[in-house]
Amino acid sequence: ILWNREKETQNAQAELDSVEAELELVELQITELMDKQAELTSRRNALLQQLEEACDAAQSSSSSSLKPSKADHVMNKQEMQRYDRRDFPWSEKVEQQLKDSFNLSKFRPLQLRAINLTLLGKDLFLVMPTGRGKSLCYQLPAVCSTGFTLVVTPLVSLMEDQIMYLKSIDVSAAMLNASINKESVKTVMAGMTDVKSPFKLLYVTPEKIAKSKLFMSRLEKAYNANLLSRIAVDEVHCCSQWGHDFRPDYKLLGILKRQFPKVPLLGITATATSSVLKDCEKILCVSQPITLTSSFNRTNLYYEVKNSDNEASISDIASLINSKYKDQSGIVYVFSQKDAESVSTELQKRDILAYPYHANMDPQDKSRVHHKWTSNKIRVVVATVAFGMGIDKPDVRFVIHHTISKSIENYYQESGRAGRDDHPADCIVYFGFSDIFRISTMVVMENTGQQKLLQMVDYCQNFDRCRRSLMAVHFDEMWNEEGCNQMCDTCRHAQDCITVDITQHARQVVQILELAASNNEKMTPLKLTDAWMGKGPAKHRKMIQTTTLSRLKAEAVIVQLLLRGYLREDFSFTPYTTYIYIKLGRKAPLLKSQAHSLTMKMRTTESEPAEVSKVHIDAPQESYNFIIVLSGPSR
Ligand SMILES: Nc1ncnc2c1ncn2[C@H]1C[C@H](O)[C@@H](COP(=O)(O)OP(=O)(O)OP(=O)(O)O)O1
Repeated sequence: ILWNREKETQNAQAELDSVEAELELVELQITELMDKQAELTSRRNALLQQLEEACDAAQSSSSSSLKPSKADHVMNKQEMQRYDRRDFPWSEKVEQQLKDSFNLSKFRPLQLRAINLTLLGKDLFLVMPTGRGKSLCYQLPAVCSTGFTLVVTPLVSLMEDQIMYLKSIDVSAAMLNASINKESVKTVMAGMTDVKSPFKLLYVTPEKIAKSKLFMSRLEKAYNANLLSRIAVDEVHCCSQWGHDFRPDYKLLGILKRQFPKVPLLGITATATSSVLKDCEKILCVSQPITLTSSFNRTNLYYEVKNSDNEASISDIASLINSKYKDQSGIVYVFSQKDAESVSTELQKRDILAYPYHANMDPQDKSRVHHKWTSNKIRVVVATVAFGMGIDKPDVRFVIHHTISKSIENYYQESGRAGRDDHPADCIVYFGFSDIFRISTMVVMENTGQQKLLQMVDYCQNFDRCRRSLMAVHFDEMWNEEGCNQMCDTCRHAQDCITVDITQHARQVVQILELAASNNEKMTPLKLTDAWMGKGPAKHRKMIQTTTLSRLKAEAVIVQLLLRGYLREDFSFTPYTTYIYIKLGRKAPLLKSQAHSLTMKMRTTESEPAEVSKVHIDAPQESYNFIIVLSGPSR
């Protein structure tokens, strides 16, 4: 009986192994099918767009009528272009105020259209990337209208910045929030119903509308006197629970449109998907607003990724700043406060006037650095992400990331501080192997932190796809190579990329990890790379194949294996720190099959002769006697 049981157990184990191997294969096929699906979806969208444009062209040639459409919230391109005209009754005044009050010479894309539509009395949602000039779309109509525009904005600091800016250009504006004293509140409340309109814009927090009956009654009086000319809801995505920044008081803003139905509403945001906007439409009680969406593609920015090697990268950054960017303004983003101090010191040693900026500096020092930089007294700020809000210097010619950002969305925002004046500017990120794990420990607590970080790593390690197209996915957009116009390193150097077979390399890495696991030992990323490169003490060597790859290449292979699920990160928490180890990923067993092969793209400019040779999987393998050094974590 015992013998039979043992046999049954063996059979079950054998079948389990085979089912698991089959499952792995199915998963691989699913991954491949999903890649195919993404490719086809992208092609389908391109074709749909092409067809839509053909339909638009046909429609406009059959009818040149400019009568407003019945359902103008779903206007086609040609119909929309009517609102870019400059022959509306207010056009002359709008042009004049643009120059005289705002000191601007021309409109940016979509600004004039939004201004004409809101002046026509349409309800409007405006989705535009940060820094593209959304504020002008309600500030300029405000100075061209009688009465005042009510602006609902979530942060008092943003409100104060706006008021300061408007004061500097002699546009009268007021605000109501919890920090305003009683006397000023009284003056503002009285001004709301004054026909002489002592202010053209009134900024309030959503709480004011949700909670102050007195304020609502003044608004009603202003409305009845035709003095409430427009309502602008800044950061409109805060209305929706589906958005990333829901604020309960925004949920009550529907009262505005219910009480003041004749007043046009303008909802503004830099980040909202169509489903979030649909939700906002319901919450704000606006019926079928027109949505204007501007592309997130910043065509004047050149995107580039460079390999990081701490010392060398600082010299590289310094020589760029001293040559290509001589006398120009820029930001160097770093990972930590310590890096901000050390990198700025290193740059100073190389004759660059660079100042650090981080959250732990006292507010006076922060504003001193900010001010010196804005007024061109210093050229470079070496900053953590604390240097962000309220940075609106137009002539930033370079944003260099000394360390990668924690997500593509963050990278887009941070690098987007370059070239706001629409002139060419460079966005360079230095990608370093160890940085992945530094950031990983920082984002480990965030739900999708790891996933987003790996997307950023993938952005850096992708050598055959346009950097813009990799970013576009995150904004529900499609920017193809044409939209890039060779303004990224992969499009510019497409021919410098080759496909290499890394199957054998992958097997070597897996073998090291298996051996480690069998010894109950943990491998940090650094230990794994060292072991693979044969850097451990000789006395510990035993039965491991080392690699002939350069360190940079070896790290690139490990990163690929992480990105594709052959390896994974494993975290261990102590009261003082978080350790990261590398373990086998769910796809690792696939490498057992001799039929399984793996390739990756590499830059030819970085490859060394005869390395990463197209190793044949059956090639005889050199064996080294080797043991992995498996002492404690490296950090
Ligand atoms: N037509 C224009 N020409 C040149 N500069 C412009 C134009 N319109 C706006 N700007 C400038 C003014 C500001 O310095 C800068 C950003 O404008 P702003 O209205 O603050 O952007 P925004 O509201 O889209 O950004 P955020 O999302 O950060 O609030 O652009």
